[in-house]
Amino acid sequence: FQSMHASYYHKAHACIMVFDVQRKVTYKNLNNWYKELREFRPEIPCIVVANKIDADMKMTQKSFNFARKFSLPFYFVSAADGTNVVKLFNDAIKLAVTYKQNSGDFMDEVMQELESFDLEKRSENLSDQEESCPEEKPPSS
Ligand SMILES: Nc1nc2c(ncn2[C@@H]2O[C@H](COP(=O)(O)OP(=O)(O)OP(=O)(O)O)[C@@H](O)[C@H]2O)c(=O)[nH]1
Repeated sequence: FQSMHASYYHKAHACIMVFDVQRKVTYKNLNNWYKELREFRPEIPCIVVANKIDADMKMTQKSFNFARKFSLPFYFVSAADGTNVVKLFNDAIKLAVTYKQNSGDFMDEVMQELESFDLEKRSENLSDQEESCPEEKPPSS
């Protein structure tokens, strides 16, 4: 398990955690990834994905308890044949948008304040420029 740079978590509104059903270590590592995620983004929606089910269909009969333990949505996916890929991303996007609109996440609120502050400043600058434009003088005859 290698941790990710903090910038990957910055302003994230959802997370998809993928493991490989053919490599048990990737499932075990979910614990570490999830712990790290929650240090940076305590509240964002997180989806757990078991990938490569095309390579081993009987894995879909197994119960993977990690998602249940943390009450996270769980999908069996195959990136190779496309099973559940569109559904996964649609659901992730919906969760992200809902989170962004409703979250009381402190950092999100700070970011929203900064963004609107920035816009206000920009429109002030624009009107400053308008005002500072010298009035056109009538041509002197
Ligand atoms: N059979 C099968 N193979 C897959 C699937 N998804 C990815 N692979 C294969 O798994 C290997 C690793 O895929 P990557 O996309 O590199 O996965 P990654 O997590 O970015 O891996 P790293 O680059 O090692 O971090 C490649 O050979 C892919 O072709 C899948 O759904 N089914």
